[in-house]
Amino acid sequence: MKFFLIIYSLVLFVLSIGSCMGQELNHKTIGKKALLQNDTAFVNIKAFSKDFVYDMKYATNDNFLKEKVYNCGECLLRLKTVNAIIKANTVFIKKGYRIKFFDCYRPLDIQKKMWSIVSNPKYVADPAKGSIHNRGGAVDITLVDLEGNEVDMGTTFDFFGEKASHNYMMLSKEVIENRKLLKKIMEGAGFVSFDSEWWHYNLKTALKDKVSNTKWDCVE
Ligand SMILES: C[C@@H](N)C(=O)N[C@H](C)C(=O)O
Ligand SMILES: [Zn+2]
Repeated sequence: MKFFLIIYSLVLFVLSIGSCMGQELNHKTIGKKALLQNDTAFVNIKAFSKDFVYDMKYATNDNFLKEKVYNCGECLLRLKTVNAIIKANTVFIKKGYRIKFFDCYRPLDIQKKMWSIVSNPKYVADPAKGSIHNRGGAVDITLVDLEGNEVDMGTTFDFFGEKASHNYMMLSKEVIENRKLLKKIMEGAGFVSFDSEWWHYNLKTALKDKVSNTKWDCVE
């Protein structure tokens, strides 16, 4: 009897792995099951943590494209990116903040659309090379306090100008400290900052991952 139970469990385990395979970015199947796969699987971060805040700008008209280019505001990332950002958020929570997402994984077609509007690699990655967003390894984020108020980072998200740069210092002490805090904790969790945009962070190990153009399913 014990022998049959072990065989039955093994069969169930193998089937559950199979059901995750080949269904990248399917909202109904990705989630904790993806833990069975390697850490480059695309997953929906909501299946792993409830401690983030979302303002997915490209799922609204409130962005530099002046167009809603995502069907819904899901935040998909590779599992290793999710693990790293959860690590960073845990540190922020202890300090009285939480991460708010503006963008996560971005299909290559959307990158091309962005590049056709802003063809400047300081602000939009060239789709010929592919952005780390297209690889599921980049996040556009800010910090909010425990009441959900955004901390002052000196510019709005996607402000394409010198003032958004980490090197720009003609800002209040508070703004400089806020940017520094974001950078320090993100770097400690395995991300690298991007000089011209205070909100953009790349997972260090993401450059070797493949660019994707897959769109995700939206839940009604
Ligand atoms: C468009 C902006 N939010 C952004 O993510 N820019 C970087 C450089 C990118 O496109 O990878
Ligand atoms: Zn970005």
